[in-house]
Amino acid sequence: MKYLSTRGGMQPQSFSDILLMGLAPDGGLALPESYPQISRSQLDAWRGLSYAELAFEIIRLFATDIPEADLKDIVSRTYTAAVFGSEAITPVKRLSDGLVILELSNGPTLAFKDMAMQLLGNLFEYVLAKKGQSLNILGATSGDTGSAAEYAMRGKKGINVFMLSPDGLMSAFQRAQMFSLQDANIHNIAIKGMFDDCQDIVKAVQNDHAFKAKYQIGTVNSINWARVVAQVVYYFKGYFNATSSNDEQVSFCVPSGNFGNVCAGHIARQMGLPVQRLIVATNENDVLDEFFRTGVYRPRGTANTYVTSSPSMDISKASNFERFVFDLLGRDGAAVKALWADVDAGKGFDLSARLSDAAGKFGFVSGKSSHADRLATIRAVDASDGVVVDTHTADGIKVARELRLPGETVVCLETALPAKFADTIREALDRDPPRPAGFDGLEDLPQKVVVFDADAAKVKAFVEQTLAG
Ligand SMILES: Cc1ncc(COP(=O)(O)O)c(C=O)c1O
Ligand SMILES: N[C@@H](CCOP(=O)(O)O)C(=O)O
Repeated sequence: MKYLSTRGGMQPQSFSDILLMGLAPDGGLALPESYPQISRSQLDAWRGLSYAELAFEIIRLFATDIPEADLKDIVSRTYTAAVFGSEAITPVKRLSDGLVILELSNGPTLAFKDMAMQLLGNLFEYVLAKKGQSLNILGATSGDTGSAAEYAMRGKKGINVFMLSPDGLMSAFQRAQMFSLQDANIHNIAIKGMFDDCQDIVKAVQNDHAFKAKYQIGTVNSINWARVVAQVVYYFKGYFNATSSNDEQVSFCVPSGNFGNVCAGHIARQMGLPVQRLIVATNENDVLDEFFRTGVYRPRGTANTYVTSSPSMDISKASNFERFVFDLLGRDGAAVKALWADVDAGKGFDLSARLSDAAGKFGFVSGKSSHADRLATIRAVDASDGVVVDTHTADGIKVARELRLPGETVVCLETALPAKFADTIREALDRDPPRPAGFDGLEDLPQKVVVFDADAAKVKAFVEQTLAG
């Protein structure tokens, strides 16, 4: 399997190359030349597999330059009950109204990011050892990518992590998870701005080809294709867990911000998973909902991005959306390049002529949720089912309940545990969320972080100084 860029300007590359590459040299995102097609007999054979077995079957279709025995070893070391809390890895629970919740947050940092990041850490270690290279990761987080990446990479030989986060905007738990890590290879940088400012800096540094090559800069954001492909696995597993036969269809409802999670659902559907609809749920930062309702994509600046109680979704420039638009436009890299030139110039674009394909051919619909909706949903699910959901998952459940069709099986993706967002849970339920073992006193630990203006030059200087020792 070879990989190309959404902007059409990259020679075909192998999986191991794009794993370390970050943004493509033309500023686009890597995608496989085509999506592997899964036959009915393959689907039947996969239904009874364990999570690790299924992950191996799916990832080997994409990571074709990694010997199968090595990949099997990496995957089986990654998806274990010791790391993810149960043999099921991603169990499902059914609410009394029939909605299915796919649990993705039982990993080390209590968010769905662990599902891919744990694999990414092990893949990096393997490929870097083979190539005799080291990697300096520059990432951006609105709260969950950062801790998942740092927990997956801490202490790993040949890897440094420089993680940008919006200063003061993550929850106290999220901040403490990241900033309390004292490992020598972990560096936290709080940026005076929002997540989009952090992601812009990451992309600016990625596009400085000389700096990137000199300091071997890689990425852990969903810019990295390996993140997306690892997430494809749980759509298959969620489908098998929510159905009793491969004759059935399901829809997935996905709390969305940077569009990485639902992009993996889109790829699973393109591979032939029987997915009826992909329901995109946003919070008040609703650029994606606006697109799927109107066909107009209008990324917003920091001044027009709200600080909400589902902070990990406070995103107004959805990086992975570019991968979907590439498919929507019939894989026309030149057209994508032109559209993103407009995005980079602060404008949006109008694809309303393609809106019927987004829904009809690709199955996308969307809805949005507000703070009041979030509180009402957290209260309602607690009252009806005795289940406390986090604020992002609540956004998904709200939208799923609103858009569900008669007879439709909807699987809502649980993207984090409520312990990460205690203030809003207390506001909704007047009590603390359950706190999993091992996190007591987290917020009281000493924290290590530097604070910078949203300036790529300052971040580059910090990386240089740190690596110079
Ligand atoms: C808890 C949580 N929910 C939802 C999202 C949105 O996911 P995506 O950015 O992949 O659309 C994120 C961030 O990525 C998150 O951390
Ligand atoms: N919500 C994310 C933002 C980064 O998204 P990514 O999937 O591109 O890493 C976060 O929690 O950091």
